[in-house]
Amino acid sequence: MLNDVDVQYKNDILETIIDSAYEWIVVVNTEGNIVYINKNYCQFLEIEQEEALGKHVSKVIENSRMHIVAKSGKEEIADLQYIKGNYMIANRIPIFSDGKLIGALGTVIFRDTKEWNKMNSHIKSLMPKLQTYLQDWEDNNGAKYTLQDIKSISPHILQLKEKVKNVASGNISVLIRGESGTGKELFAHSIHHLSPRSHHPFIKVNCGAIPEHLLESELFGYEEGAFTGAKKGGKKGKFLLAHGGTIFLDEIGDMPVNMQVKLLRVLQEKEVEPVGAVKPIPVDVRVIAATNRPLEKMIEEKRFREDLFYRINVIPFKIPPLRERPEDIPHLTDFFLEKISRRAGKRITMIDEEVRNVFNQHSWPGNLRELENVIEAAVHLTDGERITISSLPESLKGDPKILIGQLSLKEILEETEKRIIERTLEQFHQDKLEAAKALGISKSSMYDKIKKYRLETEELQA
Ligand SMILES: Nc1ncnc2c1ncn2[C@@H]1O[C@H](COP(=O)(O)OP(=O)(O)OP(=O)(O)O)[C@@H](O)[C@H]1O
Repeated sequence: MLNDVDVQYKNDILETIIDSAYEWIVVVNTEGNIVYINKNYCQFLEIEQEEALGKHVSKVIENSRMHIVAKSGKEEIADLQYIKGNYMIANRIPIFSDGKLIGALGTVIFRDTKEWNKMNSHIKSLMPKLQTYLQDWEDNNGAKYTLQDIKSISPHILQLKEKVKNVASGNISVLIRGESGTGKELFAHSIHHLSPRSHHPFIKVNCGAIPEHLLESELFGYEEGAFTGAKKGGKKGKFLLAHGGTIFLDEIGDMPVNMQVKLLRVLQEKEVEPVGAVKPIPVDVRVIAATNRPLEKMIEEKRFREDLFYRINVIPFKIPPLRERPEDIPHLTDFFLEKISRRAGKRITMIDEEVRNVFNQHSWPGNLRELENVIEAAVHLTDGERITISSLPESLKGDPKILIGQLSLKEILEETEKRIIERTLEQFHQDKLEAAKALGISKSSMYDKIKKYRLETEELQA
């Protein structure tokens, strides 16, 4: 039996070892509160050890998942974590006592920035590779989005989310329609995720992106020797890969008519015939299809099979474009800003009212994907904590339509004139004479306008 002095002695030794350990170490309880964090980690985080203790780990460590591991009991080894503008590698291990989960131990395998930088550049060069593998894995092995990932306050979208809950459990085909970038893929993932098939694969096929002559073998596979260039051992098609799970046929409106006939046969017979095979193979797959094409019109023009349409359109989902749910624009702007700036390791928390007005007026032909991309670009162009109009892409800034309703005609004309003068000067590297010539105005008129719109740059003033 150890006496109190021995215990204290042992604790002191352990604490010294851990405090000066190579790794950064943190321990949380099941609530996610920090019960231990070593000095090296605190130094890196620029926080006093005493201050960190007892705090929820998410308040102290950026992007931490320690509280999740302390709840789930599932270890996460060598996970990439983004802290203070860099990736690092973290291990998170659940701690059990008497078989009961009592918390989690997290370690980060870097100690000083020099070493970290060396490793970081190595990792950065590996990242694109890793991302490709991850993408492939996710594409082939499961739904990466759930209903929680579909952010919206639009009653229409909220209704669709309810509909997902109602239809997910069945085996019936779903047809999701909506413009590009409205979230069709997100809905497809969510349906699979909530279905009893969620432990089986979710396989996506972009019917529009695969050349016509390859589509059949891509979907149904082929036997060895089926054609010249066929791989040894043949190839499993996407339908067989999705066996037990869900196949997501994206851009189904782009599928050639002869393939539509073959697809219909598979859906009816529930068996596939790989190219060159002598007999069909039974397959159990749920189909979710998506398109932004006008299928009814295509049926009239004989470009889409009516029988296939009825086979896949058992449960229709129509996702409205962003311009028809304006209430979602500010909501999603905040969501994307938070997500993207966290990922970029920046703390951008504010958006100018002027920017919000531009967003509200824009028609968002690319829907949520366009909004996400605009915010991504703005986050990367912003140095401070606030997104201003100058961080927006030209295509958004330059549209005078966005000013309608906010300014009078005179003001809109002046604003447009100002922007044109500004851009012409930029184009001619601030050469007033050339800019005036290009716009067909006199040099003195150009001077007046530069003065009126306060466009003098240091170069111009010189
Ligand atoms: N409601 C939403 N909440 C959060 N992000 C969303 C939402 N809808 C779409 N997104 C994001 O917008 C982007 C486009 O979504 P998605 O790929 O699902 O659209 P899509 O309709 O399938 O587009 P396409 O027809 O071009 O394939 C994705 O990055 C997705 O994460």
